[in-house]
Amino acid sequence: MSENQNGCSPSDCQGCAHAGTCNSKPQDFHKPANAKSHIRNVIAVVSGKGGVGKSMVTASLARMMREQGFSVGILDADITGPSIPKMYGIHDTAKGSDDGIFPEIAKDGTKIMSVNLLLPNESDPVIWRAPIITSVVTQFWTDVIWGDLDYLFVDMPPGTGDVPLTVFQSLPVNGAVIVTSPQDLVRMIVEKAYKMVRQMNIPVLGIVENYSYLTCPDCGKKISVFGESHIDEVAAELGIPVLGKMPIDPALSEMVENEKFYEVSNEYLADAVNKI
Ligand SMILES: Nc1ncnc2c1ncn2[C@@H]1O[C@H](COP(=O)(O)OP(=O)(O)OP(=O)(O)O)[C@@H](O)[C@H]1O
Repeated sequence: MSENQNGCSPSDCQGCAHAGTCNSKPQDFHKPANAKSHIRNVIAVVSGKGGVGKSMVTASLARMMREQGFSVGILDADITGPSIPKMYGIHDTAKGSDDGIFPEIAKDGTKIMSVNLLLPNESDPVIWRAPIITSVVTQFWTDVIWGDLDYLFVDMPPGTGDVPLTVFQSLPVNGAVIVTSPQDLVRMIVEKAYKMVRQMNIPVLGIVENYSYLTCPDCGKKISVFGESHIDEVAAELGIPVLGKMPIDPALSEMVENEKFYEVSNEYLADAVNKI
């Protein structure tokens, strides 16, 4: 079942003679950005299930855009599992003014907002009901002073729940990137994410496959740790491009562990920057 802005499924209106005049037609739920934010592109990074490396891909795309000279921000919408600030070595608490809340600025100039910047202690768990969580994510758009940005990447929580729905309804999302990993269920999981994005009338920019393979450090052979990839077939069936295939790369996880993601240049996603 899909939910439209008015609670109907989009197909309910199709073919109805009264669709144009009916007062149940979809409403515009978009919220205005903070008056001091000027954001040209909002890109959502989604996955059908957890643990596929969505934050890694979000931050990698942000880094690639930074390297191209664009001004970039990351809105960490993964409220119960925030990981972006730590990747960039950010442990400060966000500051505010009468105009709103300032994002923290990483060493490479990337602007970051995450619930971890608002908690008294970053290891405190977020044990909030869904309406609170979604209103915090909305405030990351309405109350954060992002300034002038070419790209704002939104790191979504996994799945197709409340937060992705809120982001797609409330923010002017230009397109979504789907992240997945090679596994038997990939077709079904990617399709769920794809259908959600499409039902919200957002373009799907492409798919990134993470954990595609591991290169043996001794012989250089590529090992398909999670099974053979089917991502090219799935992408062709859905008519969307594959933006990149990322191996399990200890050098990448080391940069995360060392909180130095601001130095990463993720060449596995080099082509992606031209397609988003
Ligand atoms: N290609 C990769 N090579 C090496 N390590 C990786 C790779 N992708 C992700 N990781 C590591 O795997 C862990 C999980 O990645 P990440 O936090 O990006 O997952 P996620 O999909 O955002 O998680 P969740 O769905 O639970 O929010 C992190 O420690 C990250 O550094």
